[in-house]
Amino acid sequence: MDLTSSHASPVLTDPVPISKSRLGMHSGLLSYSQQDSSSPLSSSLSPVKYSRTSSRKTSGNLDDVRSNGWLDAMKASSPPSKKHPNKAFNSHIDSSELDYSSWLLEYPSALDCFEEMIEHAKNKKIAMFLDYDGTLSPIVNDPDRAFMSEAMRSVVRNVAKCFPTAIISGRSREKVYDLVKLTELYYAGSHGMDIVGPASHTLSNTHPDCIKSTDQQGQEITLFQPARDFLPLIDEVYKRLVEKTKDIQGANVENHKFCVSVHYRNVEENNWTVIGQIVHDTLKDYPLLRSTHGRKVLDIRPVIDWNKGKAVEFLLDCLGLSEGDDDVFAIFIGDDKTDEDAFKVLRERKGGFGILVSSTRKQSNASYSLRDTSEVMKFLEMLVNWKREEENKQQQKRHSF
Ligand SMILES: O=P(O)(O)OC[C@H]1O[C@H](O[C@H]2O[C@H](CO)[C@@H](O)[C@H](O)[C@H]2O)[C@H](O)[C@@H](O)[C@@H]1O
Repeated sequence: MDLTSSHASPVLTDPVPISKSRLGMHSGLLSYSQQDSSSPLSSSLSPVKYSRTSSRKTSGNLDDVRSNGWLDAMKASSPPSKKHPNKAFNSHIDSSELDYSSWLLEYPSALDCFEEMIEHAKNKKIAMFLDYDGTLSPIVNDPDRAFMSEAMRSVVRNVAKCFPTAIISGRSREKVYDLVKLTELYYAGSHGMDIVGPASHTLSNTHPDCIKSTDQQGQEITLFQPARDFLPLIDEVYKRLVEKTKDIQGANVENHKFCVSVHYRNVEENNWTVIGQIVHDTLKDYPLLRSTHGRKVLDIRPVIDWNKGKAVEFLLDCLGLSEGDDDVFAIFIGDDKTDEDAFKVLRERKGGFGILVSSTRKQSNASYSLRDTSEVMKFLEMLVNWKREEENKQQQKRHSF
């Protein structure tokens, strides 16, 4: 990416004047207009909200974290799906189950509504987008052990044989590939900031952040890395966060190449504010980075106008599926706040829908829901079976002529 160029780039120009000396970058490209409204954390931690002078004055005061309301967000992220008896009715009816059932009226189960849903996709080209953690693999305490089952792998492989399929993850592209291990798919790592898509000569010739390349099998591919210039900054902040959190038991910082994850799932709850404050204070020195909130994780990422939604649009473009929207039906399955950007794109685009994986009530841009990874697997199986039946029907039709 040419940070001094004037052609279209996902790096937005921000009117807030900040020092550009750190990266020696051109003034017009360093800042950002805050886009991620989904996260209370990101809005409170955003460098945009703090002028450089005022932010320097607010030093490590835990009240920052509490009063900005994002301690609540930390607590609320990834709530366990606990069942508790409904005391009000003095019965064994589980109130969280009742809650969930009423929520399902708004976000119907993609399994129960499969026929209705698939009706919209009939005679269209389906494109499948999948998140990884919490969607293809259950949430576990150790991010390095978030394996997907062989059964899930096999279903995802079948899906990819039927439809163009991509995994869009918050993890680095390499890490998510190591976990998925399927060559039949396209991968977008670092929340879509590192994409390997099918060869698109139009895109790689015209898009400033696209490179034509070849994969290990010698196949031509399109590589898209809009945040490449942020690599040294990401490395630096990663090292600082590792250092600053090293004495907090359970804290875990992951380097995902174009973003950094600070996990607090295994940290004692009364230390969450400390984690939040560390991230908050560290980001004051990095106005080119912002944070978003995932499931018991704070993700630090470049302030570029790029997210999973943009990655979906980009991949549809690569696949030659972005024109003639009416012929294309895109499905995105995800469980996290960062997946909301993709759900929103599909909602606005109309040719497709988002499916939220959740066992608790959540406000979402998705249209349907699935309860957990086992339901995701069932849904994917249904989709593959449906496609095979459709193909059989077509074949029979052809033979009968
Ligand atoms: O976009 P995703 O593929 O869903 O990635 C989002 C984050 O996933 C990982 O963390 C989450 O899953 C872990 C393993 O189950 C869990 O321990 C953690 O609490 C979750 O937040 C990954 O480690 C993060 O870097 C990603 O941002």
